[in-house]
This record gives sequence, C-alpha cells and structure tokens, in this order.
Amino acid sequence: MTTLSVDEADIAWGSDAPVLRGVSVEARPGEILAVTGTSGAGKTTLLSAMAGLLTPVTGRVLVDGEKLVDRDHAVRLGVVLIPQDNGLAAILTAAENISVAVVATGGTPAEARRRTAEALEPLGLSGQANQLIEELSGGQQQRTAIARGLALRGNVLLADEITSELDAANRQRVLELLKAEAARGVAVVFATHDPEAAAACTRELHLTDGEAIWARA
Ligand SMILES: Nc1ncnc2c1ncn2[C@@H]1O[C@H](COP(=O)(O)OP(=O)(O)OP(=O)(O)O)[C@@H](O)[C@H]1O
Repeated sequence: MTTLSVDEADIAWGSDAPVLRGVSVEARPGEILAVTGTSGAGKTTLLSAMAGLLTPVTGRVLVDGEKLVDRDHAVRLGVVLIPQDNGLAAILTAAENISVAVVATGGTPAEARRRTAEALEPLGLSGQANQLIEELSGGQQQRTAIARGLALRGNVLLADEITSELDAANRQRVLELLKAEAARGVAVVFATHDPEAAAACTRELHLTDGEAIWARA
C-alpha cells in the first residue's frame, strides 16, 4: 500500500513560469482521485510531477515519505503512468508493447505473456494482440495503453485523460477497471474532462488559475 503526496509544490516546465502554485494533495491507497480542470489548466503538468518527469521548483513529491528524484526512481517505487498521448511504439504489436514493458520492470518472459493476455482481455483487445499499433484505431490504441498500464501492476497508477477517445461502453469499462485497481489497494489518480467520470471517483481536485482546489474532498 503506497501513498503519493505532493507537498506545497510549484510546478513549471523548464524555466517557464509555474503552471501550478502551492499544490498539496495526497493520493491514497484504495481511492481514485479525480484531477479536473479545463484544457491547459495543468492536469498533465501535475501528473508529470507525480510521475517523476518534472521536479517541482519548490515543494516536493513524496512516495511513502521518500522524495521522488526522477522518473527512474518513480518506476522503481511502482509509480505507473498512462500518458495522454498513449506512448506506444507504433512499429510493435499491441502485445509486444505490453510484454516489453512488463519485462523492463522485472517480469519474466512467461509472466509477461500471461499478464499481457490478462490485460488485453477485459479491454476487448484479445483479437488485436498481434496487430501493429499503427494498424489500430485511436480508441484501440488508447485501450492498449491502458492495458499496458494495468499489466505493470503498480502501487500508484496515474491515468492522464485515458478515456478521451472511447465510446460510452468502453469509458464505463475503463472506470470499472480503475475501481478494481483501487480495490486491490492501488492509489489511482485520474485526470479527466468528463464530469460524469469525475463524479464516479472518490475525491475530486479541481485545477483553476494555477491553483488546486477541492471540488470534493
Ligand atoms: N511538455 C511540455 N513542455 C512545456 N510546456 C508544457 C508541456 N506540457 C504542458 N505544457 C504547458 O503547461 C500548461 C498546462 O498544460 P497541461 O497539458 O498540463 O494542461 P491540461 O490540463 O492537461 O490540458 P488538456 O486538458 O488540454 O490536456 C500549458 O500552458 C502548456 O503549454
């Protein structure tokens, strides 16, 4: 069970002015924390800091009290990111994208094969396992990225706008899968534009004018 905390953080890209100021939030095991806000409000920026991709200018990101140094450190601590742009390798198949990630995080090839099949099935992608990413639709690619994130079985799961290209039935299915992750003790953070999806989450942090405000604490 892992808690990820952002403590009084100002978060900026390079030398640009901070996108977010004075953000404090805790992602707790067993919950889904929704991060909402209009386009450009800073949802990806916050998740990037939580993932170890961006170091706050001031303040800290802590995983079970340990200060996050960089992305490699976050990966070692089990912080999984499903990025907004899916981050898949276009010239690999759906299954290869997942298996490679499982092996890269310490899984054996046999485990990788099993976990890949188990992750693709609930997302309705068993039939697409051996297709190249570039041959898949946008929604199928997004679901593959979700399957990859789930197959990694992290302690913290950061999901950045992962339902934007999905139809209603698939959006619902993905929400159920996030709830199942939370039920196994994962701290889930879900950035979304969708008020219905946010309403289904445990708590909602709303980003506006560079600040984080609790819409539902
Ligand atoms: N990789 C990056 N490099 C530099 N600036 C960035 C980068 N990503 C985002 N930004 C800047 O940070 C600010 C907030 O953007 P961010 O992507 O965090 O918002 P968002 O809430 O996720 O938006 P959307 O809903 O459109 O994805 C914007 O001004 C954007 O230009």
